[in-house]
Amino acid sequence: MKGSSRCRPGQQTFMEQVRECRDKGYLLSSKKIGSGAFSKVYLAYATQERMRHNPKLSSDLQGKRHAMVAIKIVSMAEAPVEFSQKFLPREISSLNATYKHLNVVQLYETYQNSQRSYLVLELAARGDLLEYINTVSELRGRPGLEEVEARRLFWQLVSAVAHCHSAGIVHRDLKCENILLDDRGLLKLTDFGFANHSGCKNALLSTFCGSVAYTAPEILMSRKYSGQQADLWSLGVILYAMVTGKLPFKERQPHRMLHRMRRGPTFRPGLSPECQDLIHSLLQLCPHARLDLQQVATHPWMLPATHTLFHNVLGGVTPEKTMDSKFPAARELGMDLGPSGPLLQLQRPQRPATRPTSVFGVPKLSEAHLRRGTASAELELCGSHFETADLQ
Ligand SMILES: Nc1ncnc2c1ncn2[C@@H]1O[C@H](COP(=O)(O)OP(=O)(O)OP(=O)(O)O)[C@@H](O)[C@H]1O
Repeated sequence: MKGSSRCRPGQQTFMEQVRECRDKGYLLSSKKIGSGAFSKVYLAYATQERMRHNPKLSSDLQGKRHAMVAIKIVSMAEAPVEFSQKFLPREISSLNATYKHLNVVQLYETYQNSQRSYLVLELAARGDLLEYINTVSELRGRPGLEEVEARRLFWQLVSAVAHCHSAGIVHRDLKCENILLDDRGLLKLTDFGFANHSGCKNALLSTFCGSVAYTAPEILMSRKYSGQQADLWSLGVILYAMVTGKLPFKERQPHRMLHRMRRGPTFRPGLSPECQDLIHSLLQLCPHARLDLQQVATHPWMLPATHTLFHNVLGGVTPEKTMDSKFPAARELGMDLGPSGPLLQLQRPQRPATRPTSVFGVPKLSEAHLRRGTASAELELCGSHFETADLQ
């Protein structure tokens, strides 16, 4: 056809994707809502026909009263074999295992051909927690969220992580960028590419993965670790980031990072002692000394939110109910919750640009670099993403 031969390669690929989605019952829009190393995420609409045939999709979208989904398209041509054979299947099986929870992004279905894999996901249209913290910080003129707002979000996160752990999944990459918000202000945990099925609660892992700023010290020290306890450390880092707008430990050198971890976090004046205590109790160097999720849920700082949790998780959420509670702090500030605002204290890590090293300086080609296509990258110790070869 004359028309299609005039298309540029990118347009042609997009048109192929539109057709492939339409064949599966989704109308792909040209609105790109995100991109990963080997993937692009687009806004799409489920057709009535598709909803009739997919109970997961119809039950979820009926509650939301819209037909929008996020379709993540992974290019098999661009992705290394390891990504398509290891990380992508891991992400899909973890999302299937964690279905169904209000605070975990839902995977409705997948389809693929030799060129591409498609993941049809629940849409979380309000960006990630990092953007949210920075936007609110800027509007408040002070870094961090109000404690009441942090508590509301942290409750949802704890609930999501508890759900994953009870399904035998450890996330291993909990960080603000992997926590999305939907248009009802609900938190949605995502990015299970590093997740691990730990059938046994006490199974020890040895794969070095995650983002350094959020990574537990036992992993930085290359020790065998419990995935659950490592996730608890990351929760402590995320809570600190929520209430202070900063990362608790930010060092380029691993030994300095560990030194900072040993000294413990410092807090801004005015942060409640209960909140400080909860963060301290999660950021314990000794993994066994960390609170477990049950203890987190009953910690005095968390208690004011108990009612909200029971209301949202156990009482069911309707759009009417949740619209009222959407970003209360942000609303009071009269903020527009649309596209993300500028970054303040919390900064998104840059993709590594030179040769990778292990945290102890030994050059190493990490799986994360393979996963992200940055094989010639240097591990950047302030929030960078990494995974070394499995030591087992
Ligand atoms: N369900 C979703 N709803 C809305 N936006 C999403 C959704 N899933 C992903 N996104 C957006 O797309 C971006 C890329 O998503 P993707 O899952 O490919 O990231 P990723 O795998 O973490 O990428 P990488 O780790 O390579 O950076 C996310 O950062 C987010 O902004």
